[in-house]
Amino acid sequence: MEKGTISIHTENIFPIIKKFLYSDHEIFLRELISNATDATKKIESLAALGEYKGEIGDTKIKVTLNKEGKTITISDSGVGMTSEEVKKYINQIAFSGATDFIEKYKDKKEEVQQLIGKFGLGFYSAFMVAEKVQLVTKSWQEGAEAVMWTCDGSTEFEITPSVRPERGTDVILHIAQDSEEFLDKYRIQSILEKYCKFLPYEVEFEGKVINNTKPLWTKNPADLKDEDYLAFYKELYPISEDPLFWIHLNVDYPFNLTGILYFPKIKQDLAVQKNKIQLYQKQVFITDEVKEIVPEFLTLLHGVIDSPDIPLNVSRSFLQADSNVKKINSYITRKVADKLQELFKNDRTTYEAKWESLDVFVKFGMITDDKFYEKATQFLLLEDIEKKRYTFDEYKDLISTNQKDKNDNLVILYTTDVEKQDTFIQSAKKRSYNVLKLDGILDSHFINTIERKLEKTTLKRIDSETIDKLIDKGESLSSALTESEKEKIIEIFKTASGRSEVSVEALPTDEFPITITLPEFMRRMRDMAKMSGGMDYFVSLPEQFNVVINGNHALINKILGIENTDEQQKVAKQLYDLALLSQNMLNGSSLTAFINRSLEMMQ
Ligand SMILES: Nc1ncnc2c1ncn2[C@@H]1O[C@H](COP(=O)(O)OP(=O)(O)OP(=O)(O)O)[C@@H](O)[C@H]1O
Repeated sequence: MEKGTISIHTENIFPIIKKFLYSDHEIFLRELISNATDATKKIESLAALGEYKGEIGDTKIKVTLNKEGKTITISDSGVGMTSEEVKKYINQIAFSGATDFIEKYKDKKEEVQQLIGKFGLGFYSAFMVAEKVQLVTKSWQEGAEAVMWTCDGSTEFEITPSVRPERGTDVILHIAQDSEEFLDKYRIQSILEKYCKFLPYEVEFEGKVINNTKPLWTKNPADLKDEDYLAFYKELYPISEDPLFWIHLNVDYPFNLTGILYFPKIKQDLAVQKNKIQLYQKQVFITDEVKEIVPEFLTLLHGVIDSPDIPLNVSRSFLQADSNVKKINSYITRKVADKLQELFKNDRTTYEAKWESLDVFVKFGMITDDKFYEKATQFLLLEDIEKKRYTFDEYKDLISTNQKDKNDNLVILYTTDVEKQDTFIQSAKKRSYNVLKLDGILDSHFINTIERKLEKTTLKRIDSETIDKLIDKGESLSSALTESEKEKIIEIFKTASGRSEVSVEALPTDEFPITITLPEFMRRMRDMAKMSGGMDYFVSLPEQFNVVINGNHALINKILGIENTDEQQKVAKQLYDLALLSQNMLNGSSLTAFINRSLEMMQ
């Protein structure tokens, strides 16, 4: 028997391990099974190199629970360790890994919490749940003797000769009193299913193999059919609807990454969609929080990414700056864009049928990622109120003759609510203007993005100005009113509306006598503020609107002719209320007054 002291600087590391890893004790199992996997891979490599000449035999990794004895054992048939190796790898290497971790993060509890679950402490994470750990191991090397290493969580260890018929390692965890929850078989089962579902070697628990050792992403895309991808999607997300399509990722250089990304049917509630991508490293589940690893818009996708080249033992900000992560990001972004482009080019009808679900995704990408924007201009679809869809180029062609203003700027008209803004839509139709429907949750951001990107193009909501000002072609109609009549009518309507922003324009006679317009800029600021929060100033502003009088409308002329001031105000108020009504802005006591006045006028 040999006794010794583990040489470390920290007096007693275990209480610290426990304290720091408080939130995620369950990863001990992942760490130990990963070690078992590595040891199994090593024996296979040695055999392939011809160094190991014996049989590989059964490579199953077994997890055994002994509730009465309060132990959990993880057994593998990997390379095993000689007594010298135990001293080197377990006492020195494994320990220094744990010590480094604690040293690095002891003052940064929050950061540690974020990293937990992604970064393990390797072998020593066993002490998060065990009061004593035994390791019985026999090396693959000829003539090697089995040894047992025991450590009770202090800095002292013991190595004694032991018996183990075959090469490999058993790690026996004597579960501590405060961790007895891990003696529950359902708990172990669910931890295994979470982390080891796709491990490359069979993992057996309670007599059953719990994993699929050859998950779809490790296979050759050429050998796979649509059914395979759909079945794998169901395996990942049993309760989700079928995805729209998918991309199989496979790259070796300059980084290693495999995976399958699925495009789900996107609902309007974005928050629920996120965090469905699972990150694996060599088929071991790491996390489903991939925010820092893939561009934000891609978190709307589902599926699996497996890459050993994503560093996990760094903080979030470092992760985003990491050159591999950057390359991975642009690779995935490019692949996603290429896939959409290909679908659009090859089968536009099918693509359009899926557009409703793709809309949010593509726009999210365009808003947040410049590179994606460039590519997406080829396959983004704009939908008009007749439900016809156009690419950017098609749309530009469509409106280029009729919707240019006097400065040669293209004006794109849009509605956010076909029902409510119908009056304005009808006016636009009379001019044969096309109106886009931009009523999605991201559209207010999207509008700002495309306006910034497109040259000599502005977007205006259909009710932001009167029709001839929306697209100002510099051809004004002659006014039926004299200057003094104009002033008079403005005064009448200022009194009737109680507002100061009243103006007269010479509009066609068949346009409404009064129009309420909501200036584009202020409305956009309010919309954005509501969406993103934080810009309380804009949310708190009263709704800004302008009252525009159509000086050419017969009723306006009629009002000027009414001699009785009360009578004149009554008609003016009625017209103003009708304008409010058409903008859905008439409510409360004003609405009641309007109804009463209408009834009275009908008698
Ligand atoms: N089941 C095992 N069979 C053979 N060797 C093992 C086994 N478990 C651990 N080891 C040895 O002990 C070393 C230290 O293990 P530990 O898990 O602490 O670190 P690691 O696996 O090298 O890195 P990581 O921090 O990524 O887990 C391993 O590198 C390996 O050589």
